[in-house]
Amino acid sequence: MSGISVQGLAKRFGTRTAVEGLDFDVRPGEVFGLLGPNGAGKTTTVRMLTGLLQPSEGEARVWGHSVRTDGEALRRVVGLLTEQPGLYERLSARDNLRFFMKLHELDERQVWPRVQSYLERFGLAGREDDACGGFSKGMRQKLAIVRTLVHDPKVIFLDEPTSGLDPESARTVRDAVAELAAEGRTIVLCSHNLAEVERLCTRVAVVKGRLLAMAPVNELRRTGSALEVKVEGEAGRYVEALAALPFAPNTLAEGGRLRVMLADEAQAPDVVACLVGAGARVRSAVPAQRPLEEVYLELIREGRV
Ligand SMILES: Nc1ncnc2c1ncn2[C@@H]1O[C@H](COP(=O)(O)OP(=O)(O)OP(=O)(O)O)[C@@H](O)[C@H]1O
Repeated sequence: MSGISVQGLAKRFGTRTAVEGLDFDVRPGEVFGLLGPNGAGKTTTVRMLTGLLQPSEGEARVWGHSVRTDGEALRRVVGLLTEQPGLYERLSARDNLRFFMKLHELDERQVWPRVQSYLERFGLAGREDDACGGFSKGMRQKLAIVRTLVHDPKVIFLDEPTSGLDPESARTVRDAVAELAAEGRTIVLCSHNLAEVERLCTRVAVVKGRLLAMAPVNELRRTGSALEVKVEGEAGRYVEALAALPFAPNTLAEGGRLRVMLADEAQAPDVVACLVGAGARVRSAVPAQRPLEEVYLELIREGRV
């Protein structure tokens, strides 16, 4: 079964198209990144996939349930962490969680041990009976994550889950996300934190009103050719020889490494031949992985499909 399966999904608000032509699948056990600039249509997409908004066109199935017709079943299998924690400030952490248990018609006694284990994991154990109004931003965010998990959802949508968290708490959340995926759940992560996306996601979709790219993170990071060459000794001494090549590639040297930017992968053999000709002893030459951020910015600028 596919965790999420999206076909031709579109949403229009009056004459404005928020997003259109979306097609993608996300497998159980996968952490899938949904990326795009502000106003790109990520929240609209998530709202359609969680049954909060009816699509204008297309269809999507989430854990087998149609977002058009299976609203009730859909709500049982999806968990949604929105950008704003949206907790009841005057209620205690426990009562906030109880409220959600009631909404999902869950038996508190049955559910609480699992919820308690999340509270412990996120460092909130012992604070269950304190009012949320007195919680720090990070504590609220962590409580909101626990609330998202109350009904043991199979498909979890997380909008900026580590926003406002200190590095240690952010790590705890990332580890928890990876574990939730390892348990066979489907996770969709919306984030502008591309370093985090790089660490957590196996695949990403980049949207800007439509799908600009969808690929495994590792594959995206190899797009646009760059060659990472390891040589014996100081690499800097070969920069000049490379600059004299007919296509004069931009080259960065650091220690025994060269990063050679290429217009085309077909230029790689010339780079290696040039280095060897200049007396370099080449240990390895492999396609370089670029930071996801660099590839993402390029995609958004070019808006290419
Ligand atoms: N209820 C609505 N009524 C009218 N237009 C809307 C509505 N919701 C979203 N839009 C429009 O749809 C487009 C996509 O918005 P959306 O909130 O989905 O973007 P986003 O990618 O989540 O942005 P951000 O990163 O800022 O959260 C925007 O142009 C927005 O103004």
